[in-house]
Parts: sequence; C-alpha cells; structure tokens
Amino acid sequence: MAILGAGVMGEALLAGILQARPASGLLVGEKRADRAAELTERYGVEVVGNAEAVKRAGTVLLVVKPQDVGPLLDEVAASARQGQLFVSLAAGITTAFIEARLPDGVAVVRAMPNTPALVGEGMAAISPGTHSGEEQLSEAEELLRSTGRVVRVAEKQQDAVTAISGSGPAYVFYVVEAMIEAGVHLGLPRPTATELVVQTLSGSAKLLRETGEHPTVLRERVTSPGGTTAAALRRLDDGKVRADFLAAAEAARDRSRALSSGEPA
Ligand SMILES: NC(=O)C1=CN([C@@H]2O[C@H](COP(=O)(O)OP(=O)(O)OC[C@H]3O[C@@H](n4cnc5c(N)ncnc54)[C@H](O)[C@@H]3O)[C@@H](O)[C@H]2O)C=CC1
Ligand SMILES: O=C(O)[C@@H]1CCC=N1
Repeated sequence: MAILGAGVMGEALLAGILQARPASGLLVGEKRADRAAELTERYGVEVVGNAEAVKRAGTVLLVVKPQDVGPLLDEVAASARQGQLFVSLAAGITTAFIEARLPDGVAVVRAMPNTPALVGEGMAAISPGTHSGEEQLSEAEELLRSTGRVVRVAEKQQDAVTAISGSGPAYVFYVVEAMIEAGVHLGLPRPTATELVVQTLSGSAKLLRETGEHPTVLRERVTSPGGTTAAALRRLDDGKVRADFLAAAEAARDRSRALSSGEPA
C-alpha cells in the first residue's frame, strides 16, 4: 500500500492503518524532505518517490491537496496498471477526473474522511468509480475502518458529505473556542473553562451516540421551563445561528464543487 501526500490527513490515515497492520509494506510518497524524515522517524515507514511507490503498491491512497492531484497523477500514470486500486481523499476531485488520467481498468474509489481519524474516531464516506466493484469498495472500507466509521454514499452526495463531516470538526472546534471565550468572559480561569467545555462536548457526543435519542429531545431535557438554557437558546435564535449553519454548509458544498472544476485556491 502507498500513501501519496503525508500532511495532516495523510498522517491521520497512516496512524490509523498502522494500528491494524505493520509498517513494513507501507510506502509513503511525500514531497517535503523534512516531513518525510519526520514520518520515518515517528512511524518507521519507508519514504520513496511517487512513481516507485505506485510501481510497488497494489493500493494507492491520494492524500495531496485537490489542486495537486492532476500533476501527481501525470507523474505516476505510467507506473499505474490494471488491477490496482486508487483511493482518493481529495475534496471535490471526482472519480472521472482520476480515471481519465490513469490507464484503463484501474479501479478508483473516492473517499471523504475527517481529522478525528487521528484518534480512531474518524467519519469517512466512500463512493465507487466506474471500475470499482464490491471487492474494491470493501477494501477501501476496511482500510478506512482502521480510522473510525465508514458509510457508502453515491458520488453525487460527496460534496454534501465534505460540507458536513469533512469540514465538520472545524465547526465544532469553532463552537468550542467560542464557548471557552464565553467562560473566560464570565470570569472563569481559562483552564477551568476549557475543561468544562471539552468534557461537555465529549459527554454530549456520548449521550447522543449511546441513547440514540433525537438531539431535540436531549436539548429539551436540558431546557427547564423559564430557566437558564431557554434564556441562552433564545439569544442563539435571535442571532440566526441555525440559519448560519445552513449557509455555512452550502458555502462548503459550493467550494467542494468548485474544486472539482479546478478553480484555484
Ligand atoms: N485536513 C482535513 O481535515 C481533510 C483533508 N482532506 C483532503 O486531504 C487532502 C490533504 O489535505 P491536508 O492533509 O489537510 O493537506 P496538507 O497540506 O497538510 O498535506 C498535503 C501533503 O501533500 C504533500 N504533497 C504535495 N504535493 C505532493 C506530491 N506531488 N507528492 C507527494 N506529496 C505531495 C505536501 O507536502 C503535504 O505534506 C486534501 O485533498 C483534502 O481535501 C479530506 C478530508 C479532511
Ligand atoms: O478544507 C478542506 O478543503 C478539507 C476538506 C474537508 C476538510 N478539510
């Protein structure tokens, strides 16, 4: 297996995969020499040139920025062959774009992961390209399962997935930052505010997952009649926070679509 591009997401994937299988047999292609050295030291993986990685691997994971996928495929296409599986994690890049740049019969799966993969709590969605069947989808699924949960979606839904779970951790951290600042504003020491918010987030996520209750029900349980939560939620509604989340997700989806047409950063 080869991972091409070992930045934030490439490392998250690498870390997850290494929990399920040994470093031997895992190849990494990484442009930045300092980063490559860091990964070899941290994980004991072999870093080689992209073309060599593709020649030696059965499965190739593309984890470079969307704008770098085209040039990378041009670099490795001559080393690719029928029967290989390419899994792309790049936002907005379609399986058709990748298939057009590789030899006929190379299977392509598009995946959208997220960074909690680094701690085994990732959420990834996968979609098959033209030459991918159950075998290739299962392989991609198994691979990503070493970093968290995996669902299958139609490729046309991947821009929406990107906007919700791909970018989603950033929205959550944004809310966390705002809540910590609010605690500090109300006079709490920063470490106390941070502990309160992080545990509230993690406990609420666990409550959602373990009870399977609808979020509205869980929110109503916190909201005592005429109480503190009702007062706070009224202000959030005044601020149109719910509508803003919708608009933010639309902006992310539109950006994902634009990336597929090669629009620059
Ligand atoms: N960061 C995130 O939360 C998520 C990222 N993604 C996707 O993952 C991909 C990578 O994103 P990040 O890891 O955040 O970016 P990054 O910039 O941290 O990592 C990209 C890495 O690729 C390397 N690289 C660039 N060109 C290369 C080449 N030709 N050969 C070998 N290595 C090369 C860079 O040196 C860098 O280390 C993007 O396509 C992004 O859309 C998908 C889901 C979530
Ligand atoms: O911001 C981005 O473009 C990538 C894709 C999803 C999360 N990070």
